[in-house]
Amino acid sequence: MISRIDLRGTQGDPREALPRAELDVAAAADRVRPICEDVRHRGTEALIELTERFDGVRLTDIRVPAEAIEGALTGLDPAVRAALEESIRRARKVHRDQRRSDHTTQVVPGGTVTEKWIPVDRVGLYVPGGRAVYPSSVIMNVVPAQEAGVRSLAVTSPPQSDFGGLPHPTILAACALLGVDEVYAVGGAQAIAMFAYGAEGCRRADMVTGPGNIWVAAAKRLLKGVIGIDAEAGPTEIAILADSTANADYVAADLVSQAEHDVVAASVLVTPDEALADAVTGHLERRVAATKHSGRVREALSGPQSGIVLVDDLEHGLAVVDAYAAEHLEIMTVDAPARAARVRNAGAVFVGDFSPVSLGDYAAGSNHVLPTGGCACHSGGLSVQTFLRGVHIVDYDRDALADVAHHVITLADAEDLPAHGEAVAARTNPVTA
Ligand SMILES: NC(=O)c1ccc[n+]([C@@H]2O[C@H](COP(=O)([O-])OP(=O)(O)OC[C@H]3O[C@@H](n4cnc5c(N)ncnc54)[C@H](O)[C@@H]3O)[C@@H](O)[C@H]2O)c1
Ligand SMILES: N[C@H](CO)Cc1c[nH]c[nH+]1
Ligand SMILES: [Zn+2]
Repeated sequence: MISRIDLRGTQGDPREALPRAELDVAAAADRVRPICEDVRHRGTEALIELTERFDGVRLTDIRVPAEAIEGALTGLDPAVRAALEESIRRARKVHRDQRRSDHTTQVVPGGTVTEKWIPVDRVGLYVPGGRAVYPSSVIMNVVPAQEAGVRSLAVTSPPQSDFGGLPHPTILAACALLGVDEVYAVGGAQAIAMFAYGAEGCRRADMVTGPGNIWVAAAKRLLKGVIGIDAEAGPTEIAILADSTANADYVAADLVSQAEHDVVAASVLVTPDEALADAVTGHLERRVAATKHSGRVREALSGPQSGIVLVDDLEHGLAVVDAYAAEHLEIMTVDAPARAARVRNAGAVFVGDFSPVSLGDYAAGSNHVLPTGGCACHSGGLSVQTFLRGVHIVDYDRDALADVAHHVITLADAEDLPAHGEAVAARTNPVTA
């Protein structure tokens, strides 16, 4: 069911040989371009038509009424409420520690540069809701935005025909628990375009964040610049670096857990131990047959984006997982903490037998909105920092400017931009009329 790729004895950059999805974000972006253009030109009318086409729901209003949000919290299962509250508590604890404070550097006497961290004014938060329901993603979006001090935040999630054309009630209840009252029943690429361009009934946002399928990730890539985005948090990926000390059943369980998200989710095992590869394959057969979303999981595991990669040794394995730059990387090897500390490229790293990705998905306190498709080599997961802009405030007095004026003028002349130098000279050598 899951393919094998043998990289033993190979050297150099393994990227070309590693499993990757058939449809990449760039190709998907071409497909969602007309959707985004439609929303740009026709606003809410387009949102209503696209929602009917992709979600099978005819919206009467894109905004979820306040009573539906309050009612969802009233009707929430107490056990689910307790779990959401614990997840919120832990996420808040971690994200509060990410807050930044302003810092002033005295560059010279009379000359300072202050770095001031200013939250984005208005953000749109995407919560997926196609194949599964993601109240946990409400928490992972909202908590860092709130801790960053964002003033205006709106959540959007696909409408569900089973729930009167509203987003799933657990999503609405999670919004209520977090004090979010602006919620839209729009999903997919059209939701990203709604925040980028605005529509009747939804003010445009400065930034959109959150996970989603390939169409959502593609719309984020396409509209980046029109609107700020976080990382491209697309279809889920798990890579596991494991050796003979790993528990094969834990490895199999974790590969299946993330394959459950999407038929294009990626599950990759990297190991130097062929016996472990065989044992994991055996456990996969049993687990896939028994799990609820068996069909989806089987499709994900047998797709070109998943596989078992054989490597020479753990050093080679580390180079391979760094090249792959997975959204989630589990290290199940001898000396796991030391090896995890050497990882360069991953959205999040999970160490040892008792830190499965599922823990991070819901209740470790870490954020589960993470970069995919190799973006972990240049981007990190959602955090308070995502919602902050560092702004330099430059404050020099006359003497401090005079002291450095000759250097500024020299550099301006060297760049053949003498008017820059003249703007300084006007202050330090004023010409009196
Ligand atoms: N990277 C992360 O941080 C992270 C976290 C959680 C979930 N995820 C991923 O989020 C995704 C959730 O996907 P989902 O589908 O369940 O929900 P989703 O909300 O992301 O997507 C559903 C929407 O996709 C649109 N759509 C469906 N088919 C389309 C098509 N052919 N063309 C254009 N638009 C189409 C519809 O409008 C629908 O509302 C999964 O891939 C999961 O792995 C990623
Ligand atoms: N594993 C997902 C991130 O790719 C997050 C998630 C939410 N619910 C379950 N899992
Ligand atoms: Zn998950």
